[in-house]
Amino acid sequence: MIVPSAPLASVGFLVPKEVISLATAGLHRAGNLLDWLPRRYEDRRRFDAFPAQAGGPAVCLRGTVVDSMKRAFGPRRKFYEAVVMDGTGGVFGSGKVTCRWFNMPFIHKMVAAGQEVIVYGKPKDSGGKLVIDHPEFEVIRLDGGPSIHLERMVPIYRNVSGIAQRRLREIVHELLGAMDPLALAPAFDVDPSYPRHEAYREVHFPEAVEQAEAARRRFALEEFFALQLNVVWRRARNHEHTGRVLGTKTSLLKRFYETLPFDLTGAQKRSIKEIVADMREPRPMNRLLQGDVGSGKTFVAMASMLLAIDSGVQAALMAPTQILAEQHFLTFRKWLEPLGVRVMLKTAAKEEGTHLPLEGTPQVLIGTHALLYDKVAFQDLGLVVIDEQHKFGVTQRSRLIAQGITPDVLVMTATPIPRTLTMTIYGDLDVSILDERPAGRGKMVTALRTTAKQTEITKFVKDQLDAGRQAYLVYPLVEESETLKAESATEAFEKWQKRLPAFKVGMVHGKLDPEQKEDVMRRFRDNETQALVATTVIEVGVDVPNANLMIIHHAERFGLAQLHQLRGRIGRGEHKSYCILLTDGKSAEGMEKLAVMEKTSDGFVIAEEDLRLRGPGDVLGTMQSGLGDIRFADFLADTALLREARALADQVIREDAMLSDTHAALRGLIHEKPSTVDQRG
Ligand SMILES: Nc1ncnc2c1ncn2[C@@H]1O[C@H](COP(=O)(O)OP(=O)(O)OP(=O)(O)O)[C@@H](O)[C@H]1O
Repeated sequence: MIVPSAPLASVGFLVPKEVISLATAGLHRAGNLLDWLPRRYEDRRRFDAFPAQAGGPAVCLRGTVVDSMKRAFGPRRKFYEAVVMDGTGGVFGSGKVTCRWFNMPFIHKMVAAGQEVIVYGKPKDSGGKLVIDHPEFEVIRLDGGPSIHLERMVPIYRNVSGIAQRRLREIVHELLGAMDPLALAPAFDVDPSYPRHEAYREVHFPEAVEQAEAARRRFALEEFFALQLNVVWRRARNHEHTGRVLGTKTSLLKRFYETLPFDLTGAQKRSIKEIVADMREPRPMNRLLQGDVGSGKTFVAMASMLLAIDSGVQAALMAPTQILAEQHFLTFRKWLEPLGVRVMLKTAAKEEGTHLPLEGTPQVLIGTHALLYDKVAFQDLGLVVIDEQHKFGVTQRSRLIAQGITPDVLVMTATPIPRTLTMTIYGDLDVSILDERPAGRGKMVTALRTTAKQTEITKFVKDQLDAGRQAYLVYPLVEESETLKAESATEAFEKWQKRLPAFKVGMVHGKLDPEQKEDVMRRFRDNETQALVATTVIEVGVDVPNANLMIIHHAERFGLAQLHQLRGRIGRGEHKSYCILLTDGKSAEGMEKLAVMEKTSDGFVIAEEDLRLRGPGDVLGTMQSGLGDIRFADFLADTALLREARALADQVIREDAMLSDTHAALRGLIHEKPSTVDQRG
């Protein structure tokens, strides 16, 4: 009996050449091969009718090779051709299709007249003939007895160079039969009613599509369980720390409310309530404040900080970039200094190896995440607000804890991420959601333009500026080169200066140093400049409510999440706003993405579309390496499974918090080092 850890080299029915081919495809052990899912299934109980015309989806045909020959287009392009006839005599459709293989000199050894075959591919038209180029192709061998290759659902795997599909299928089939069912049983079974060895058999050789899907779901549940166990484990560890009781005094908060020119939204009030309740608990708060762009997170953060300060401790705000730290600093100073709160900005003079001295003891200290490395700055840190934007910095939280500091932690994120991902990445946090837009915001229109003329665009910008508004003119980064990036913005800047002679145009990009950036932003905020040529440095956190127009050039080059963040810079004031997405319309993929932007402004919808368009592998990026491999689960569709996994994980940790007793076998699933994930497109 074979166990999953057995090297394939030790598997008797494999010849050495096959072992090498499998190893080249990354398959080294029996378990690897079992986990290697079919790419698709072919239902060989019923084949498609031979198509009557080209176009349409891929078809799966069964027929006989009636003729085959080497041919050529001119002297160079050699190809091999096989005519396949419908076994039923051409009752349906054309009854005949020609398969072609280009530049595959060895193919004639594999395909010959008289063979009965199965071909799979998209039929197209070539000079009036129906052809399938490079079809998937399998020769039927009728060797008597029930076959795993015919009259059933058949798995089709990704190609392994050196091993034919048919042989691959035989290998997996034989392996399944030789596996030790006991060795396949997991330490903790997420679904004892469905033995794992059966699930393996059914995922490879299902009797029906539904069976394959049921098996996939079982494995997906296992994957989610492993993820959620980590999440619940971290949460339990957080709860072991003792923090302090804060937030019992509320006089500063009351005065803050009185100075605000607007009422907080219901969602803001609710979040603050949840935060207060957490802060009053002796264990450290670990809360996520999730809100779409412009939902008013900053004010919730300020309220929380005031509660901390009123209890006599310090509060810190960590931003992902210097420019954001500066922006926060200005906002916090504006609102908190009138209340007598000392707000300070810790500038990153790290490169020079010095830290700028801070005068006096700050009550609110604002800086980049580098603040973490600086114990001196804090005398009595009670609350940390982490502004993560795109960065999912699980590491930041654990680093604080590792330093022996266990303040209350509030993580703010504006990144719309699908709920399933929130449950995974932030699953160890309690969540407050700002799902309400502040009142008094103007309407927002997003328009996709593929053929806009510059004169029209310029006129539109002029009209808005004439009406007293301001505009962002956004250009994409050229990722490879900071210098190029600056140049393309510079070029655009010069052009816009000429186009808008009556107005002042500013420019901001990543090459400017922090003071220059701040100066440019300040002038735009104060309406000293009316148009701002910008790269994505403005994508997060910038708040200029009078700016109501954004023109995004080469919009197809931005990721969806990024576009959403960019657009979030407008629509923050009372005026109607316009986001114009300019693109040449050449990329279908790009157009699909931009159409999403045109259709919705809901960050969650956009996040899910992003996941759908880019695929979880891309969106999740490095999370996969940090939190385990996701192969079976679908982050978009399997929400219910994820919840089930969470409930199971909760139960396990409830029964055995340290995984040292009844569930000790699960200890191996815990990753001690959480990863940082970056979702930038
Ligand atoms: N309750 C409210 N009523 C009216 N305006 C509000 C309210 N809360 C916040 N604002 C205003 O809305 C704008 C956005 O608020 P804030 O900067 O806190 O949002 P945010 O969620 O941090 O946004 P982003 O992630 O886009 O930076 C600011 O101009 C702020 O003054």
